[in-house]
Amino acid sequence: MADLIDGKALAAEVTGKVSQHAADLIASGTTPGLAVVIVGEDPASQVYVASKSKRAKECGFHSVQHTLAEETSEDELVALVEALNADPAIHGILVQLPLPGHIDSGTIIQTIAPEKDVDGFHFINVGKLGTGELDTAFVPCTPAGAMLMLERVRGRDLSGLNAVVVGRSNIVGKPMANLLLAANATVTIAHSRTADLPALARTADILVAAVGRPEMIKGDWVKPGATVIDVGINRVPAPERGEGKSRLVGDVAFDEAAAIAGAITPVPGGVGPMTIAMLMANTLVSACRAAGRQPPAL
Ligand SMILES: NC(=O)C1=CN([C@@H]2O[C@H](COP(=O)(O)OP(=O)(O)OC[C@H]3O[C@@H](n4cnc5c(N)ncnc54)[C@H](OP(=O)(O)O)[C@@H]3O)[C@@H](O)[C@H]2O)C=CC1
Ligand SMILES: Nc1nc(=O)c2c([nH]1)NC[C@@H]1CN(c3ccc(C(=O)N[C@@H](CCC(=O)O)C(=O)O)cc3)C=[N+]21
Repeated sequence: MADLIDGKALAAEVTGKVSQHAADLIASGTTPGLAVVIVGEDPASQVYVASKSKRAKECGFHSVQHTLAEETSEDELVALVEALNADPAIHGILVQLPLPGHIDSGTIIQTIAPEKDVDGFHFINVGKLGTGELDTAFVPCTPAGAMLMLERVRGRDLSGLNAVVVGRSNIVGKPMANLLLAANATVTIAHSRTADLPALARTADILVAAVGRPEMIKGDWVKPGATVIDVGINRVPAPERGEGKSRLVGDVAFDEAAAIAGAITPVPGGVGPMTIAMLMANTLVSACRAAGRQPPAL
């Protein structure tokens, strides 16, 4: 049976360190500030945004949330982001995705000042990650959190290990592949056009699932002893819990995979909580940079 990589516990460790460093920074006159912007009323997004704001307050941050109506125009959202860019009390700006269809998310992301882009989605930060300028970049929170989990099992240097990342989104798959490469893994990125995914997955010492398809990755796709990182968050019906109830599952068929893997992340309680912890860490780093202080190693 695989070891469980406890994202909730590791996230608590990270936010504990963030809170300590934040207290030092606050004592020296800079309070880290995070602004979270959400447009529209998607209930799942509301839940995530609320937990981001809550965690920021627990870390001692100045935390502001802007909840805008679904009908908000792209120009109005651009104007809000520009105001946050200019606000010295704000060190991190997160605009919750997806945005309503009439707003171009690319335009909004590129409007965020790169030095406040704690999601790491701006071209400048994507480019810095790609070229290894990690001292001044922001790394996207989900892959950064997944790497910390992996580090607990495999250490920092992944030399000689094969990593397969299933999914090539800009938010998860591609930055994850870049981080694995930076850690010396031999990386393959798989997607919906990949031939014989089960066979490819079986070559992976490190298997990362970021697909968005509930329990797609089966136990017999997993190499014995592999480390499995399940990024997927899928809400599926759970009639056994009562009428209209649902539960969260990952992109990996957990029970099957856990019987074969060496270590595995659960859903919930895996990568999800780490994402929020890394958002706090990125905001702290941003505030340290703004204050001309060396950001702590977390
Ligand atoms: N834990 C967390 O904090 C976070 C979790 N998530 C979760 O992670 C998952 C992925 O998110 P995200 O990257 O944004 O999703 P996207 O929908 O943007 O990307 C999904 C990727 O999976 C690939 N894919 C789809 N179907 C298949 C298939 N049958 N076989 C192989 N590859 C396939 C797609 O391939 P192609 O490019 O060819 O279409 C695409 O590259 C979701 O469950 C999401 O909820 C996301 C962000 C944060
Ligand atoms: N600009 C932007 N940045 C993001 O980082 C971003 C985003 N938009 N849009 C949506 C996705 C998704 N995401 C999650 C964060 C935490 C959990 C999380 O904490 N999940 C808990 C469960 C929460 C629950 O019960 O619903 C867990 O896995 O244990 C999940 C998903 C961040 N995202």
